[in-house]
Amino acid sequence: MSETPPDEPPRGSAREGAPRAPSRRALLGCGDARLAVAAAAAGGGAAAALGGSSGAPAPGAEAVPFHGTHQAGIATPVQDRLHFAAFDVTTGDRAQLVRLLGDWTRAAERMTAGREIGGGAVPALAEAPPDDTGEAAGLPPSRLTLTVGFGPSLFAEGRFGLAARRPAALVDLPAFPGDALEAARSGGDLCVQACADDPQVAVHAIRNLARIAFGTAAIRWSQLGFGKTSSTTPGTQTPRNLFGFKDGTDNIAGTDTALLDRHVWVGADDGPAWMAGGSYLVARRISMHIEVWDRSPLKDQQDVFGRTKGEGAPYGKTREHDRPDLAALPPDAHVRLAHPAANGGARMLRRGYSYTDGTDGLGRLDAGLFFLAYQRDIRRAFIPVQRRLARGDALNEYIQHVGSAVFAVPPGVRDTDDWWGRELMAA
Ligand SMILES: C=CC1=C(C)c2cc3[nH]c(cc4nc(cc5[nH]c(cc1n2)c(C)c5CCC(=O)O)C(CCC(=O)O)=C4C)c(C)c3C=C
Ligand SMILES: [Fe+2]
Repeated sequence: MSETPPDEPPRGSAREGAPRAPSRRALLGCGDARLAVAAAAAGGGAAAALGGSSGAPAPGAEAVPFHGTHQAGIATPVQDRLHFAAFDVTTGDRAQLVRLLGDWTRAAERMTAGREIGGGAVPALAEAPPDDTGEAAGLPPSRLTLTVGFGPSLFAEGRFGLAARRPAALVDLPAFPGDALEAARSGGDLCVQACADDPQVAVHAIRNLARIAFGTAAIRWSQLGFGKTSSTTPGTQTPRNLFGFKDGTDNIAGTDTALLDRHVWVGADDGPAWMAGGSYLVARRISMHIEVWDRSPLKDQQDVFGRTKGEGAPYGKTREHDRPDLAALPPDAHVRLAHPAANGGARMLRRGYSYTDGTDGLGRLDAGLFFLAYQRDIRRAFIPVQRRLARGDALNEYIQHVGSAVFAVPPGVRDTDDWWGRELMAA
């Protein structure tokens, strides 16, 4: 768990020949790229814009500070791409698990700052595999965030001595009507959510974390995502999902600290102490029946959500951000059933992505929404909302939940001496 040497070149600086994006050092026009990251961290968690003398950030050059009170990748403005991986821990040795979390943290510090792992890909000993796999060499940080979570199975009796430390809020989800969950797409002891504006940067990060985990943990399932389906940034254009509707209009904004404290971050009094500042993640792979949807009339499509397709306005209103009058929406409209007013004020921060995984063998697109939602307590947010949706949502005719997992996402890594899960693993 050593710190980055101050004079170490950024990722890709040793590469020859191939053209590459300007390095962080070149962009800064000075000696130490880490200064920019530190400056951004001091600025309260905003992405560090590694601009040149013009002040304009080069494409992809922004780095999201890794250290902080909360893990990056939750309230952070949503990046374009996702690579999500759930891991099974394959060792029974607690010390090995602790070592893995430390090694992952040090690697994540480097990758999110746009640096290669260890000694990099090259130059390296010819007789051994290089420390970094190399496919992100020369690429800028691309706002990469890496967010780690712990699944319920990690706390099982007789595994790592963590049973008494399992948070009460980390519940196994009940079975919902209509679920068609596949074991091979569900569960996991650990998860890593990698988000970046460049898919190669996100995939490189997961690949290298999996490589570091060899012998200690192995990927159980993974999910690639594109086309973010939720915005956490007010004032920007709301993205659209694969049904062509604006998605994320009424999401919790990453800048709304009052709503985040109330609905997303675990409070100091919520318990357990090691989760204060953390959050709980629900991940659901939801298959969307694109061909059926595409044959449905516009009115039926709009009735499903209770919003117009073009503007995204709630029925009875004219603008996207007008407050919905729930009584004006069809009784089974998705927005009517999911709205906080219909669920005792329950809210969550949605951070999902679209996915397509080819076709299903019958000529139908295997596509959908990889739903990711962060919340303070799963029992008070996802579960009651999904119960209501599973029972009566008009959207159910067009979707099916096929994968499911929950994770306790610990607070942020404070500094270069800290590591993911340190308080959880403290004896
Ligand atoms: C249990 C939680 C939810 C699941 C599962 C879910 C699936 C799902 N949603 C869409 C598309 C849209 N959802 C929208 C709003 C919305 N959805 C949820 C929750 C779940 N969605 C909430 C809490 C809300 C916000 C309700 C509100 O406050 O008004 C919208 C409307 C635009 C918006 O506000 O984001 C769309 C569109 C799909 C396609 C889907 C499964 C595939
Ligand atoms: Fe929704």
